[in-house]
Amino acid sequence: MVQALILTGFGINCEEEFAAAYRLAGAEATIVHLNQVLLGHVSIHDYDILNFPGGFSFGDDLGSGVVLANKLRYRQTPSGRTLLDDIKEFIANGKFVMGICNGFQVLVKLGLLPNLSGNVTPEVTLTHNASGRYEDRWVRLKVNPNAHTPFLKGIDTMEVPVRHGEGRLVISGADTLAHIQDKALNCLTYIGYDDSPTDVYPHNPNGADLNCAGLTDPTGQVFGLMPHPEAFLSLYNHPDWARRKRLNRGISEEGDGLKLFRNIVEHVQGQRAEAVPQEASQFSS
Ligand SMILES: NC(=O)CC[C@H](N)C(=O)O
Repeated sequence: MVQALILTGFGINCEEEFAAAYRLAGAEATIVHLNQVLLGHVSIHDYDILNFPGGFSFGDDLGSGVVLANKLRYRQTPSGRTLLDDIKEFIANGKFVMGICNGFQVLVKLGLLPNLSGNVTPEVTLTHNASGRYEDRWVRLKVNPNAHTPFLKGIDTMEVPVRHGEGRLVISGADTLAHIQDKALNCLTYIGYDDSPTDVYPHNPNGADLNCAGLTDPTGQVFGLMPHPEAFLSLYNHPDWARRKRLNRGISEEGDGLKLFRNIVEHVQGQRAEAVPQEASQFSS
């Protein structure tokens, strides 16, 4: 079975929803306190997908995600390495990392997203919403058709909730902006009712540059987004479900967010299926 490791602790609070998403998508999801990993009791290398959920890690002190990112970068594990060293190796081994909301903030503050340079240094930031307040609302997203990540395969648009105070992506520097666009790392965009990208509030709930709701790294293995796909797994999560069902009796009972988890689980299953014949042929030769 595909193994998803979901980190929790220190104010993270969306780990159960994250796990539910993976379970519905057919993976085995294990929720582990970050300390278990930092103390060397759990190894990320035993898993296929490493996940950073939403929440308020360290109370958003110093800026959302900053303290957790620093813990990953600087705190030594018993092996004498940092967890970031392990995460880099994990990615180099072809595995996947996903961050939602506070988890996305962690990946950005750490420099794993967008990671244009490959040096894992922060290149963009996520900061206070342009509205100056916490935003808790449903938004519509469009997938960048040139985005190169298995997480978003076959998805065009989706509707998902946001709930954040610091979701505004700021990209300073024309070069960084151009590189992100050239490589289509701005994989998710807030859209209006007409399906076109918009900076108009509240369709764009935070004033993000490029109207960007999510990023990938150049490998497509690291993916993060501000909205919460794990909060729309069933039609009944949507505030308008009753009307939708009345108007369309045949409507799918799956929420838009589930596809994203199915995508990555199926991708890992596909990789395994490809790897097996090779291994088998090694043994036979
Ligand atoms: N839902 C979340 O993960 C919130 C992230 C962060 N605490 C913020 O308010 O921006």
